Amino acid sequence: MTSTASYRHGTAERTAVLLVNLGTPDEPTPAALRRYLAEFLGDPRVVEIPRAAWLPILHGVILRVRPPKSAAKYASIWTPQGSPLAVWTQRQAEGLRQRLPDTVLVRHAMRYGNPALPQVLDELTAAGATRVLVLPLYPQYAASTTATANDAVARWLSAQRRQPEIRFVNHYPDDAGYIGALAAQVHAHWQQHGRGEKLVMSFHGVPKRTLELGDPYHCECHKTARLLAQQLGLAKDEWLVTFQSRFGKAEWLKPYTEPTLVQLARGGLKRVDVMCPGFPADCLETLEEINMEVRAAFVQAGGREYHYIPCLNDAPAWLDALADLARRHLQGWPVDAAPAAELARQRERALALGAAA
Ligand SMILES: C=CC1=C(C)c2cc3[nH]c(cc4nc(cc5[nH]c(cc1n2)c(C)c5CCC(=O)O)C(CCC(=O)O)=C4C)c(C)c3C=C
Ligand SMILES: [Fe+2]
Ligand SMILES: [Fe+2]
Repeated sequence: MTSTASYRHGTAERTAVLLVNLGTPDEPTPAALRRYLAEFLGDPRVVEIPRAAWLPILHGVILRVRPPKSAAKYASIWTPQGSPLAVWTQRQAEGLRQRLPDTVLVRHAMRYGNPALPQVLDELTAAGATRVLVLPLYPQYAASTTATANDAVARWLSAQRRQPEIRFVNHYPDDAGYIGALAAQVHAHWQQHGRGEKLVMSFHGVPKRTLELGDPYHCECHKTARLLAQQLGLAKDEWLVTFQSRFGKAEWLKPYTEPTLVQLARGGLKRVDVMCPGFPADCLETLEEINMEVRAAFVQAGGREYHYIPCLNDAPAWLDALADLARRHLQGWPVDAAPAAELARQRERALALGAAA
């Protein structure tokens, strides 16, 4: 159980930031999709149906039918570097690393698939991390995303002899840097392509029942949207919130994205801007569902111009916001010594260069 990686003596302190995202299949193939979906949809935080009823459906039906269909969708958005979600998450970790003192270790991990969360935590402690800030790439808290990531960290902790100190960032739907980065993304798009009649902010859905059970996700999506609309100076009839990516037969948060856009097109709306503020990185659900499927439905219903505004990805304003958020949560942990150490290293480098010249 307990890995040898945690066998370590000494009293030196080292701080780490761990970005956590959902995860994605390793390849756009049915076999890789089966592995990924088995882990994802087998998580009781994601599908809250009693195990005895759900597992036969998952293994008997879903994991037979869905993998080839999902694999084809993934194939349509796959890049030479891999799955967009994996590529962007890695770049976000690099951007964060550049912005924090170099005494702070920065890594990313996935809740499902690779790089697997327990392995990355093993590697971090092996590298000397004694304090870990867990920063999920989910600005809005949901039990099906944030809580299950935290659970996975807690499970890993339960197997450690010497546990690092841990802090969890719970949510940041109203973070000024995040909202500002979203606004900058919209302005950049408007500058290049002009402006639509409406801005649709589409968030990933969750079952409606989770709202009744006390999940703050719905509220937090609306909060983000309201603050963004405010910052953009939009009037009430110039923006709306929708929920996408419904899974299964139960009722999910409404209004649903695709039927809403179809209705708007039928009602005479010609040009719409669509963005996904709850996804810090473009992924299957934005690039395929929103930018391909929903676009096609809008155009088929008579809409003329459908503009998809990309996610934050590696936008500098977003990476700055992420670094600010991390710094605020790191307060009181010993990273303060770092700038001095950094300066000393720079001086050494400069001297070495001078000596070489
Ligand atoms: C805010 C983020 C997300 C929430 C909340 C969320 C809930 C949720 N998702 C499913 C089922 C699926 N989601 C899938 C993909 C997917 N979901 C998110 C984010 C949230 N999900 C992302 C970023 C992605 C894309 C991953 C990628 O590789 O690009 C999929 C897999 C794809 C498919 O086969 O359609 C499923 C399935 C449920 C059931 C749920 C809440 C209960
Ligand atoms: Fe999802
Ligand atoms: Fe989807």
